[in-house]
Amino acid sequence: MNIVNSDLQKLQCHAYASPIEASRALIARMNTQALKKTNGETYCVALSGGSTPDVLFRVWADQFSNSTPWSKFQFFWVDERCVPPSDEASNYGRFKLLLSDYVPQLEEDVNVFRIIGEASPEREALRYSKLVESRVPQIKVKDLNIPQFDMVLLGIGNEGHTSSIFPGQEHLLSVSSSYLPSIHPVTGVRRVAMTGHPMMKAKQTVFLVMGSAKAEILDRIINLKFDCPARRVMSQAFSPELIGDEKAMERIRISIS
Ligand SMILES: O=C1O[C@H](COP(=O)(O)O)[C@@H](O)[C@H](O)[C@H]1O
Repeated sequence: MNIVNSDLQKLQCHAYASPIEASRALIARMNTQALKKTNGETYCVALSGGSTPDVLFRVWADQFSNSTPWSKFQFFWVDERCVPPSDEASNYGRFKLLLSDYVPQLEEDVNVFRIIGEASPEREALRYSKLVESRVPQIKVKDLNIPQFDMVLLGIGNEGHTSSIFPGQEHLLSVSSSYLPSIHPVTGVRRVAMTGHPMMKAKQTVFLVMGSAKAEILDRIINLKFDCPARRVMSQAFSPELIGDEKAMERIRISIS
């Protein structure tokens, strides 16, 4: 399904009956694409955090751990809160708790590359940018070398943020660094965020939305054209997609052909 008559017409939308069905479809797609990598090439995925990917991680561990070609994957993060992995707010911590602790083939610094939330965000943004740029194939766009992930998996916050780029921080969408420090405007918690170019130049920029709690922000972004970081990425990405369950996507049906 595509949105018609809109700056979002490139956005592909896929609604599934449940979060589990949406997760299964997404994992199956990543596995198929990863299996096509040959000659030592790997499938580079950048994961988001918050609570939305929990179901994806659970389904991956429970239903796909034996069929996933783990050695073909490299996992990175879109963003991280400046807390240690043991903190329940840690984006990497959720992945470890729900997925990588159950999969012996997933090893930190081998095929799992976390943003170190307990480090200084300025230094970590620089270190992580260099790490990503050294491991993910780059494409040249004008005079910039941009890491091009096979898939960047994004979430949408209820006020329209994506990665850790909040409304009012849109300048982070057009900077040349791959990652920069950011800050939550309400809690003041510091973060490290993927910036606009790697999000938008990915081979696939996928927004994952699950549950009725996301229906309102999707309604605002898609039907009411609410200008926020998530909408800007949706409208400017090379290959944007919205994948979710029917509850999250129920209010946008009217805009979809
Ligand atoms: O703070 C964050 O929020 C967004 C959305 O999270 P959710 O809990 O509403 O799913 C997430 O995409 C991002 O990675 C995270 O740091």
